[in-house]
Amino acid sequence: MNARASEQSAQAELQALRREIEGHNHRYYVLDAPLVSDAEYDRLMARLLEIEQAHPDLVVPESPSQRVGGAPLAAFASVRHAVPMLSLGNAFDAEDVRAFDKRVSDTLREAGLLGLDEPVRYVAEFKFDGLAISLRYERGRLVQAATRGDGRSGEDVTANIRTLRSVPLVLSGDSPEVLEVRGEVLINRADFERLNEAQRSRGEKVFVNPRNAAAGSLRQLDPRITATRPLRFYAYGWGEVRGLPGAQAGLFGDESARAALPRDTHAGMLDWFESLGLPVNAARRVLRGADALLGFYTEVGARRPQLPFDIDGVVYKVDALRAQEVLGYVARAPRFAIAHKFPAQEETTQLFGIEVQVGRTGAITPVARLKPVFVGGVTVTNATLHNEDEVRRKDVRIGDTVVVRRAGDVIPEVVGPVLELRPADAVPFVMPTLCPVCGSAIERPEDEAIARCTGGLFCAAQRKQTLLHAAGRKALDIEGLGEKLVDQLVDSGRIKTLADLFSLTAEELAQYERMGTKSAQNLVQALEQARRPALGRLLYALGIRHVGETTARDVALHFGSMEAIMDAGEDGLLAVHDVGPVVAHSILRFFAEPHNRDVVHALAAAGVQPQAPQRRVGSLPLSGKTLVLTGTLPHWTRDEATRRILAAGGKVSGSVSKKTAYLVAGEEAGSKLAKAAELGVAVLDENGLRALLGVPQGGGSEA
Ligand SMILES: NC(=O)c1ccc[n+]([C@@H]2O[C@H](COP(=O)([O-])OP(=O)(O)OC[C@H]3O[C@@H](n4cnc5c(N)ncnc54)[C@H](O)[C@@H]3O)[C@@H](O)[C@H]2O)c1
Ligand SMILES: [Zn+2]
Repeated sequence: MNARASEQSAQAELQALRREIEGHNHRYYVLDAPLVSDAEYDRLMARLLEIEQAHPDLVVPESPSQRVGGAPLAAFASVRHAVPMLSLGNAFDAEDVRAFDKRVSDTLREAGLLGLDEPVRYVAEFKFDGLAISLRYERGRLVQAATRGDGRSGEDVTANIRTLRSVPLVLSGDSPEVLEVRGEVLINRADFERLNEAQRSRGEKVFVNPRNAAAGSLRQLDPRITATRPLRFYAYGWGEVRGLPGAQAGLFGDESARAALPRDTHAGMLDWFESLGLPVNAARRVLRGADALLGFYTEVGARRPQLPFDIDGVVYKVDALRAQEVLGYVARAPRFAIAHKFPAQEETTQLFGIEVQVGRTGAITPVARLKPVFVGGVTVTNATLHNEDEVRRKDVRIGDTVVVRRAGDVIPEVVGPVLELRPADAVPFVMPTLCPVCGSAIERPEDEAIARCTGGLFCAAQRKQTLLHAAGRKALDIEGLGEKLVDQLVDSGRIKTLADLFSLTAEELAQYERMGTKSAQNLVQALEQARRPALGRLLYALGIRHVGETTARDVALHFGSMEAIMDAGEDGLLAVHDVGPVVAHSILRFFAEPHNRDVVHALAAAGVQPQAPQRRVGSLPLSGKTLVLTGTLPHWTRDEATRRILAAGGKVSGSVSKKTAYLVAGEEAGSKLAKAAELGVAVLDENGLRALLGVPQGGGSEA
């Protein structure tokens, strides 16, 4: 392609992209009703920037790359910002962050503000996923609140902001004549769920995510509605500041905006805000150099799923205000700050179908079949919808475009449909009346959320799940007995109960699909080992409802033999530590069924001999794992943490390497965090360590 043709096709693509992005901007900023995920939007924007970088002459001031947000809604009075409200540049990986740090260092060295080997000092903060707001205080009183709008003018939402309890109407202490505080309005995830629940029950619009709910709640024409919404506010910056009380006032004349400020660092300004009674999030930290920033990113990333609100990244800001001034601005963002984004937790995709799965106890679970989508670091193809009510509540229909969320290690979830994209022929889910596996009736007791197949062990699906449960690690731990083999063994009629497993021979097993002689032999060996299970494990393996592994162990410890458990009456069972009426009745009901007693007898006949419990069985939670400690933990001393790790079978080492299982990081953690980030070593805080050790969480609140 010649230069002219290439320019023309770039122009065409640019125009299409700009139109598309503008459409999304309008839906997101003005209507609070986005059609695509943020990740999808970011991809469009990245493509736009790529083309504009290759063809700088095609960049126009109207391009979304040069502008902030969307036009303010005409229904609100318009407010012109004394100092524009900008956006932030983005970093998506460590390389972007290092490049940012290099740009900053180079500029500051050139300006003589940074020594040769001196690292730049930054403040790292959360990047709150809410909406930006500017609060104008005059002589300490809140006089105006405005949204960001297009950055120059925003919407007057003063009456709405006044309903937020976290926004002080009057500042404490000596406040300047004018102080414009900038920060984020957001909504906690739990509050968001409750809000949506209430909206749904009233048949009103539900929000796709907390950011949206926060924006929609704040930008209400009737402030009484805003007052009912649990909005929160955190300050992280400022606009105009004028007329300081006391001696500083006028000290610097009008020489620069910075000189009028009471502090000369960003961190100092935030501390000052706090002293005025403004909410500033405690997670901010002063750090030096790119490594420390990356360590912060990893650490916050690990905490992200546990935070009460959504953050979509962290923000790094040059701390010294003099340095900020020297670095200055580009069209839509400062050069002295950057947002380091986390991988997207939400994506949109197509819902192909809703199938039902039959569980071990017959529970029927609707499962969403999705067009494969990469979210939260994995490709998701299906997601549980839990039960019939959940499908109704979320109002997802086959054919819908849905929002899929995966936060941390939590299983992927279908958040809800994008209603605007619902096709006319979308099909609502109908719970089948017959089990798709065995044809038995599906019943749902009046007062229960779960529908069940009534087929019991007649139902192949339930039989398979029972076997897989029994083979599991916490039960008989029969390695090599996987889903595929269980399917064949049950479908061929060879295995009807758990006891039948123990008559399998290697020659016979080798006949099954995908079973070599070697794996057949291994499986028979695993079965051989499973003939001497701890009593608690065997009890757990039977799959009695409400009897988890801990309960099974307690019951085994109490009675000492299977016969004693089978013959125990209600009072006997209730005497067991931690066993209540629900568990007791479930055990009684199980052994009242002759076919269940038959299985236990058949197991004995097949040579399965449970071992009476001695005290404390099972391996230690950290055996074979090496941990590294760094920084100061909130409650435990280094010695205390070390002692507990050793007691749990773990090792403690002084340096992070590929062999490190976890880095436990506290306050003021340093270079080890960066090292962990580089090597992909998981980072925990004290509560994370406590969770591993099975110790209750320490006091003190997050964020
Ligand atoms: N899904 C969609 O259709 C759609 C449309 C438009 C925008 N978006 C989303 O919005 C982003 C772009 O929006 P943007 O221009 O507001 O940029 P941005 O949200 O990436 O960054 C700037 C904003 O970050 C916020 N912020 C949070 N914590 C902060 C802190 N500690 N310090 C400073 N600022 C902080 C402020 O509100 C600021 O305005 C996109 O990357 C995308 O995620 C989505
Ligand atoms: Zn069935």
